[in-house]
Amino acid sequence: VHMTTNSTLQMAEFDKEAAKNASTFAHDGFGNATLKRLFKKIVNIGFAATNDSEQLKAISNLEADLTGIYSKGKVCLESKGCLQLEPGLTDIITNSRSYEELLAVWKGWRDASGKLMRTKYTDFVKAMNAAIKFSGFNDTGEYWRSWYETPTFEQDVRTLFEELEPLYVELHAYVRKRLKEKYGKDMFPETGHIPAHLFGNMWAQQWSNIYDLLVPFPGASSVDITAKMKEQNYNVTHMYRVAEDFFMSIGMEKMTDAFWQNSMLVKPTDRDVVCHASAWDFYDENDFRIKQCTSVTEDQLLTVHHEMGHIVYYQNYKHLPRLFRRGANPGFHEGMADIVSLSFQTPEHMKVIGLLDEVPQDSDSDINFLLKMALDKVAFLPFGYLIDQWRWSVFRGDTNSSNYNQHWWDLRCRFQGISSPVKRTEEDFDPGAKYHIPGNTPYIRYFVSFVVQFQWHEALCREAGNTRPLHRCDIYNNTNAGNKLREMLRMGSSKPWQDAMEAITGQRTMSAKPLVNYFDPLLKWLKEQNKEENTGWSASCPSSIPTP
Ligand SMILES: O=C(CCC(O)(O)[C@H](Cc1ccccc1)NC(=O)c1ccccc1)N[C@@H](Cc1c[nH]c2ccccc12)C(=O)O
Ligand SMILES: [Zn+2]
Repeated sequence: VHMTTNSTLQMAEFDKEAAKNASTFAHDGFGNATLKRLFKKIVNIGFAATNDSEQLKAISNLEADLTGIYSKGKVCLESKGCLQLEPGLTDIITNSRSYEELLAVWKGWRDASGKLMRTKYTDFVKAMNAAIKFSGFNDTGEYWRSWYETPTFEQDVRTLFEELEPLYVELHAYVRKRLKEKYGKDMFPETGHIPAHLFGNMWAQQWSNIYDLLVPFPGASSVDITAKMKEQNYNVTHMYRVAEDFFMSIGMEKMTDAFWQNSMLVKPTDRDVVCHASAWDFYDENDFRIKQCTSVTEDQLLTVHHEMGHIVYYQNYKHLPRLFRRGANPGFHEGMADIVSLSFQTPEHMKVIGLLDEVPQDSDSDINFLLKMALDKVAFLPFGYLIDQWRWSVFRGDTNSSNYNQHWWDLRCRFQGISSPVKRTEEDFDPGAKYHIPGNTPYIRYFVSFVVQFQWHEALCREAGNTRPLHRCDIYNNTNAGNKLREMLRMGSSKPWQDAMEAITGQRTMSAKPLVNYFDPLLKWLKEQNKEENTGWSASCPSSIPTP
């Protein structure tokens, strides 16, 4: 979406023209709900409503500048030369078990990315907030939340988070205990927080890369997909074929020829690109593309399924008027991106595709598997929740340049129970070290996705006649499940998301229950493990930082 400025202005002119024409109709009084909805989308043009093109130029140029800083960022280490985020820094964060090396990469990346963005980000927020007023919103956050068509949306997600927090607290306590064994407990603050650079992920958002430090039953079976992929000489194209095969097995169409011709599936060597993965719809019912600096790892195989899930959504609503070719809400698009990975990662499925020799049936292996899933799906929840808590408060003006980083770490300490391994000041701008902030991509969609994907998994597994526990259900090859999913996908954004949710699950609300039920066997085990632990952490960040 990093169009040149004048194409941004041209698009805005077109949107304004179309909105003006549509406003000559009394569309609020239309009888036909679909036509009424279509007109509402024609007149609801967001930032383009502004009469000051300087604001639009600023928004477009600042976003390009900010993502430019992010894609060019590099850290030079005496041992390994100068590395960019993907693949170099990510490989170290994933595989290093040296406290100091992890710290150098963690701090280095923040110095090379977020720290350089603070002033531009302040101007960016100002320009967006000024422009969005012309569409009748108080601030950009209110506009972004309007896509969920739910007046109580902010409260709903807080309630969901509170329902899920007890499960996260138990996982956090177990991981903290095991990491203290690995790195020594004097590297951990008294307050109960875990240093943010030890999770195998640059943002501590998903923890499955340190599964090897956390295995509940080392003797029982557990799956190391990356090793198996390398053993079987997986290459990038094969990863995409494996994902395509899954979607086709539940009755979805294959990827188009245009997809294979036009996608960027590996990092180019001749220029800097935004490597953060994305999926694109060119709205011609044929040209769909993934842009991903793909490498051969388990994480990346999941991201391949994620991006292709977006493409499958595009393919299933390509018959609709273009303004309805969106997710029922942004969380639905992300949920569709992730839904097959709940089946794909099961030991059952790993055996089907030859990445696991035997399907274990013992309860120890079950706990091993559930912990690995929790390290991605449960660990993520506070992170998915807090990003837009920070951003909404910035758009509202409750947080500004004088306390950006203070509020960021307040949220990280309070919700994730993690703390910075080095002193942070307002010279730093740690939110900018996460793609979605310079990329201006809203984030609450991923929190919504991680809730609804379990509601859908439960419903699709029931549709598929699954009799196994939910966490062992694999909808591969099941076209009944695929047809149920397609019913929802084909609606695009032509109906409110509550109708789409009802099409799959029969319910009209988000619910944390399927996620909690999925992890119930693990929760019992974690509580047992944590009997001697003081679970939880202090709401505010530690005042002193243990130094190596
Ligand atoms: O950001 C992404 C994947 C990128 C995306 O597919 O969500 C991409 C983000 C983006 C949006 C706009 C411009 C550029 C990038 N979203 C899309 O491609 C997309 C497609 C259709 C509709 C809306 C967005 N994942 C999140 C978290 C996440 C959710 N599920 C995961 C599974 C595995 C690993 C990470 C995640 C992250 O990395 O923090
Ligand atoms: Zn996505």
